[in-house]
Amino acid sequence: MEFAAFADRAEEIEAESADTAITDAVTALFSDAGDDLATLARFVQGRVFPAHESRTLDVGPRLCYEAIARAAGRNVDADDVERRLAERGEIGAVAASYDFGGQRGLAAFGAGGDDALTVAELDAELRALAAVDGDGSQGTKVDILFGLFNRCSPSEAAFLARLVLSEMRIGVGEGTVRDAVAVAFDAPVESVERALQVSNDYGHVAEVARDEGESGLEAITLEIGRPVQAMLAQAGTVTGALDDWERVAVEWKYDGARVQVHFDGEDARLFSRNMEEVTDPLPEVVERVESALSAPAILDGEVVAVDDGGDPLPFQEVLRRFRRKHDVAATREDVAVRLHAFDCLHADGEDLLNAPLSERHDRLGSLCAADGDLVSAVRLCDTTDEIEEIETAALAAGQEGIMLKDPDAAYTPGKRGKRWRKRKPDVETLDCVVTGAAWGEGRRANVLGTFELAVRTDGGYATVGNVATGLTDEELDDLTERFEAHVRSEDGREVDLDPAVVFEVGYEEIQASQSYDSGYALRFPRFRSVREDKSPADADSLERVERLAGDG
Ligand SMILES: Nc1ncnc2c1ncn2[C@@H]1O[C@H](COP(=O)(O)OP(=O)(O)OP(=O)(O)O)[C@@H](O)[C@H]1O
Repeated sequence: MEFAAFADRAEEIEAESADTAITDAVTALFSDAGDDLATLARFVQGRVFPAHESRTLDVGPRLCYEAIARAAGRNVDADDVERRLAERGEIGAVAASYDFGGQRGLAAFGAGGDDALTVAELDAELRALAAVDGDGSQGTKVDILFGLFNRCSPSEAAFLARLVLSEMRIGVGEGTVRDAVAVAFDAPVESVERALQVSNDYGHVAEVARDEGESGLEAITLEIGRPVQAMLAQAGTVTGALDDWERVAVEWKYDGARVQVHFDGEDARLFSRNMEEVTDPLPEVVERVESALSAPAILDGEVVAVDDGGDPLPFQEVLRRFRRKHDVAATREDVAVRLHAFDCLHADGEDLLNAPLSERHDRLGSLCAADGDLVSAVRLCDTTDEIEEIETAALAAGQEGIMLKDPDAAYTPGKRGKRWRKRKPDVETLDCVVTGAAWGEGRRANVLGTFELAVRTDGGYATVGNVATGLTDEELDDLTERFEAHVRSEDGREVDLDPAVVFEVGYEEIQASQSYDSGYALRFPRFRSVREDKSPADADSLERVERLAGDG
């Protein structure tokens, strides 16, 4: 196909606004694509290389402006291109506004000609451009681009500029390509979707759908060394997860950066969340994985920067390591990093994407039997108390919080589904009066560990829950000392307190409950601070609780 024909189709697609019309137009393009199918499946999304490849054109805007300026003639420079961009707001429109060589040739009349640029030729030129390296590479890249723009009609120039700068934006997303491949080649959309998830190569999947049909698509498997998109999480609550699933797999949410490990039995390669290779910047992770793993595998995990004592450092420190591709030794001494592996997508020749999380985690454990510390601890929980305990430990260890996962869930690459949830920080807070407490147990037997929370009513106070989460040992010591002066009576571990101190507590939701005087219970309450500036008379009222619960 000539590139001019692609540009025409792209213009038509861009002019459509209805999703179905866009899909129809892309379907027609794929049906007519012939040998260019793989390339066109990438071009419509503004890609030259498949998403799983780290390779890029590495063409910055300025370099592209220079090439456009040179092709536009003697009186134009890159600043001029930039000025037009400021006016028109879009590089395609700017490129189309110049008079390039292509307009003077036969191609200007849509008649093709010897010099007409084809899709295949353009793809080959862009790949050659990506391969240019070393001294003077920028100049060579401008030369190649200049040569291409020079042969372009205005509409070709518009789409070339957009392609080069990854700004295609004709309204074709991943879902459109998936649907168009399915319709064009009469393949089940689920098979196309699955093949895309495991390969991340729209061009390859389109060709297989056309040439080999459903069975060909089903035969596409994960490949060690070819990264897949990471499964993502939604914000969620403990109570929501417990309501939705019988049991919740709870893990720490490590405060680092996502890493996918590909181990072929000998060497490990690492990929970041956007599928860029980060093997070189993380040599100690590579070494550790290579000595720990007993079989070829693809693992998912989080890399965390740690200080000398092994405590986590802010996640920016890991990103710094990711960026420092050179001078690795120096940074390695600067900040140490360690991996917490939490999932296993492939083990010893077997793809595990469809296996339940609990099974994948077991496989992870067996693979890393030689180095159990590599594997993130997961606990199956069915009560808020157990989950609170894990969250307290995670926060005390300096991590971000917790992940709540459905133990039966498959691994769905690239999906931000409901089966993985990250517990969001408490959205609401309430200022409650502390009216009672209980002595702790075990290590905390000498301090008050649980505090009864109440809100104001007309005549006094009504309880809404107990809080035992979110308090450090130091805070518990201080509070125990402070409440001594307010003890009314004691009965076993229970202590009755004068209403004197106000706690600010976060919570997930307020539920009707017969367990407390107020008729309501705070679910998943967490201590935030002592409201030193408030007396019990300033605490929140039952009326407010009713309103927040939706009953007021
Ligand atoms: N045990 C764990 N299981 C899964 N993801 C974890 C875990 N610990 C840390 N994470 C990180 O938490 C993220 C989950 O949140 P989400 O999928 O929304 O990613 P995100 O958009 O990067 O969000 P965030 O900024 O909250 O990390 C993962 O991408 C991963 O990097």
